Amino acid sequence: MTANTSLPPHKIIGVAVIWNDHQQILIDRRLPEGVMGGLWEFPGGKLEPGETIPECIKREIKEELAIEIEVGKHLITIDHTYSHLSVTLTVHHCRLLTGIPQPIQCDQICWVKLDDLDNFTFPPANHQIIAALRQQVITNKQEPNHF
Ligand SMILES: Nc1nc2c([nH]c(=O)n2[C@H]2C[C@H](O)[C@@H](COP(=O)(O)OP(=O)(O)OP(=O)(O)O)O2)c(=O)[nH]1
Ligand SMILES: [Mg+2]
Repeated sequence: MTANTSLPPHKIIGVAVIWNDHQQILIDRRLPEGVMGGLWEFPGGKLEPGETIPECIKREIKEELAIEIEVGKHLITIDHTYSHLSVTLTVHHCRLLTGIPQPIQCDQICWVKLDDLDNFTFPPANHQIIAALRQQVITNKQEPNHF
């Protein structure tokens, strides 16, 4: 056995910051089971072989929420190592095109304003995503225009 066998597996995750027409963002609450159970997150999931990140994001959002989205600009990529898993979160701005989000693979869903994100508990890696979102809105000094 080598030292490397104790490293957690690494996964690339496509993550969506989905905007509606009211400057709100969609967040979902993970199912209660598991290591990060009950925490809120931006919807998304693991990249499958042969997929691009935008393809992964569109597929995951359809599977998890039954909505169609447009995948827009890249926001940030974050590497984070949890005790059980190392993740690369590749985050894109997205826009709701059609459908009403359904909690198919999560506990709850919620549309929130950027200012209200502090009222929800996210995994540690997400603090950088939220900081980047806020920074971008301050820098742009305008309503989000990510497409
Ligand atoms: N989707 C998402 N995952 C996040 C966020 N922050 C964060 O640390 N993660 C972590 C939690 C998970 O370990 C991993 C995402 O995996 P996942 O469980 O959503 O993957 P998946 O949708 O493909 O689910 P599954 O088929 O494996 O059940 O990334 C986030 O904001 N959104
Ligand atoms: Mg997921």
